[in-house]
Amino acid sequence: MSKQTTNTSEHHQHRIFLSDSLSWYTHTRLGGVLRDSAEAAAASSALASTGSTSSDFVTLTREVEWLQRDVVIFGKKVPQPRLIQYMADDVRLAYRYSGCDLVPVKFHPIVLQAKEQAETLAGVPRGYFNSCLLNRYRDGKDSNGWHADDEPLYGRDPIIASVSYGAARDFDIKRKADGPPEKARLRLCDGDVLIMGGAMQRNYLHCIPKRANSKVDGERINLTFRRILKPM
Ligand SMILES: O=C(O)CCC(=O)C(=O)O
Ligand SMILES: [Fe+2]
Repeated sequence: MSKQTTNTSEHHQHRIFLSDSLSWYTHTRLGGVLRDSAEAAAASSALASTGSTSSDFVTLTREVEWLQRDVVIFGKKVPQPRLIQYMADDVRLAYRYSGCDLVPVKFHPIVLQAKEQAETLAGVPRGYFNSCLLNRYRDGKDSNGWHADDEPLYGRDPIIASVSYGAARDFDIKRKADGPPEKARLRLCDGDVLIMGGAMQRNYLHCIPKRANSKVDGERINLTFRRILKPM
């Protein structure tokens, strides 16, 4: 796919496979930065695209039961700056997150379809991802603070696939404090699939920074597909 264009209608009609997209997409920005560091050579991250449509986005905003949860910051309960939901194959795949347990609901058909595309793009077998954390950023003030998805239940160096719908947002990456300073910024747009693999979670943090509402074109939904190795 050496001549892949960014024309929107084509972009939406084609499934772009990871091996093809490596040569052209924003991936080169991330790959470039991460590969410059010898230590990060094992971090294989890539950006590709599904055929996401705005109707999937609208259906997800309507049909998912979005939750507003509280988190404790400096001993104070505050509403999390985004809405979430959690879906999994099996209710036993609960996920402990910022001190609270998330009990999964069944996969929505659109999430299941995105999961299969993400599995193809990530080069993992069908059924590999058994859980999905959904985030909904209502506007630029909604955000996701610096973190790594490095919980032991995912095992060492997990493959995590993220699928984005709706408004484009920046996705920032930086080296954890114990390494040489290194950072990258990706712009995640509607239909983008970011595959995070290798040592990404072990060596790097990522976040969705807050932005002025005038700089953000409305709502965004992100699905992160993960494989839980052993239920809690
Ligand atoms: O919204 C995103 O793109 C990132 C979500 C994320 O990092 C997470 O759910 O762990
Ligand atoms: Fe994350």
